[in-house]
Amino acid sequence: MAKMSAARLRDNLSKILIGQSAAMRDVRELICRISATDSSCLITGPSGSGKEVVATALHNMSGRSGHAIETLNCGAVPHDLIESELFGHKKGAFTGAIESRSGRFERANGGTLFLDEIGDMPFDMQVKLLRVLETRRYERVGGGKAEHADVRIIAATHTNLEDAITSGKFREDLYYRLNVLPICLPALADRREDIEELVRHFAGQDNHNRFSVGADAIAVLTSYDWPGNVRELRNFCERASVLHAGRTLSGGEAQFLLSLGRAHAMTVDPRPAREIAAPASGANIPVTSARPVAAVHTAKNVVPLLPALAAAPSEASSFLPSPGDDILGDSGVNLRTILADIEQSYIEAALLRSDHVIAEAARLLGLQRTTLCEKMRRYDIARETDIGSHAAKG
Ligand SMILES: Nc1ncnc2c1ncn2[C@@H]1O[C@H](COP(=O)(O)OP(=O)(O)OP(=O)(O)O)[C@@H](O)[C@H]1O
Repeated sequence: MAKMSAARLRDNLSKILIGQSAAMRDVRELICRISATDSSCLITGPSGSGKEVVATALHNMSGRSGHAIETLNCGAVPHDLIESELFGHKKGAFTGAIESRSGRFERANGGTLFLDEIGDMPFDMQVKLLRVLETRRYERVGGGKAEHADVRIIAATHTNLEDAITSGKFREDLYYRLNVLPICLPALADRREDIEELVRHFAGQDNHNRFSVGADAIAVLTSYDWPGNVRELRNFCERASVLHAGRTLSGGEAQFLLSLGRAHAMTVDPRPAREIAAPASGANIPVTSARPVAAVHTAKNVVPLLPALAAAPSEASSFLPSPGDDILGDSGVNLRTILADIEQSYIEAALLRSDHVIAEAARLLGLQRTTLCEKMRRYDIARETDIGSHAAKG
């Protein structure tokens, strides 16, 4: 690989690994310094914090980038298959081994082997892995000649391996062998200053569905805890790009999209929808809690869902509660009130759109004029309403 200047490497890296917090600048600096070595590296950090991004960047910036990076999620392979997954096997080595097959070490030859969720590596395999790292030699399951392992190992985990050593689940000698170069990624909540840059990065990623973000939306997003870290933020932006393409996301909309993302583990802002949808500029908006509390759909927080549903009907199933969700809260809900509030909101919206021409509002709602008048009486919506200052024209 042609040698790039250090400044160019750093510049490239800051476009892949976003964030100007001190922690992210340190991580990028470390990647630049250690990418040229072959030493093992252990990346730690909570789920979704970017461990795989770091591993890939390390590989791509190293002299091994012309070869493969093989990723093995140690927790995703059945216990009895992991040895053959790593080292390959010979035909007939075990029941079902109908053909010889290469393993990850062989496929990563000359490149990098990324062992994700290393804490899930079965204990008896840990010693075999350690031996390969020490001797740089391995054999396929079922025998054959010893192969040279020309790979750089990068391991990652979201668990605390020191605790796993104490409880006898992880070998201390393997830990030290992997942890030659440690990289620690903090949770997003511990580097909130990165949130705005990440949001703007993801908001501009999809050429067809770009959206922009207002200052009040940034205030909502930076005060949210992001338990799913950057992955959750990226998914939030994907949702926003579907539902708000070409528009500027407001604080209320950001709040609402957050609550959609945590439909199975959220409390919804109890304030009326109109207050949420039109926050005072610069207001510090309380945001969706990360606590795993059931969603309670009140009338007012269901209402803003409806335009979103109309805009993306194919996503309806992900917006609506499933039968198993506890949407009733501790003391239940009043369904009549919820439905009446929804009906009233639509009537007010139709009157606003039609400039209070009753016949036009009725058409927009698919109602007879007399039915609309009757509903307006029931909801005490005056024909000269206080929505606007117009005299009734219908
Ligand atoms: N600093 C960052 N800049 C840009 N994108 C990022 C950053 N960190 C994470 N991402 C994105 O967030 C998502 C999750 O990242 P990644 O898969 O690397 O997390 P992880 O820590 O490996 O998660 P897990 O432990 O669940 O495997 C990916 O889409 C990744 O591209």
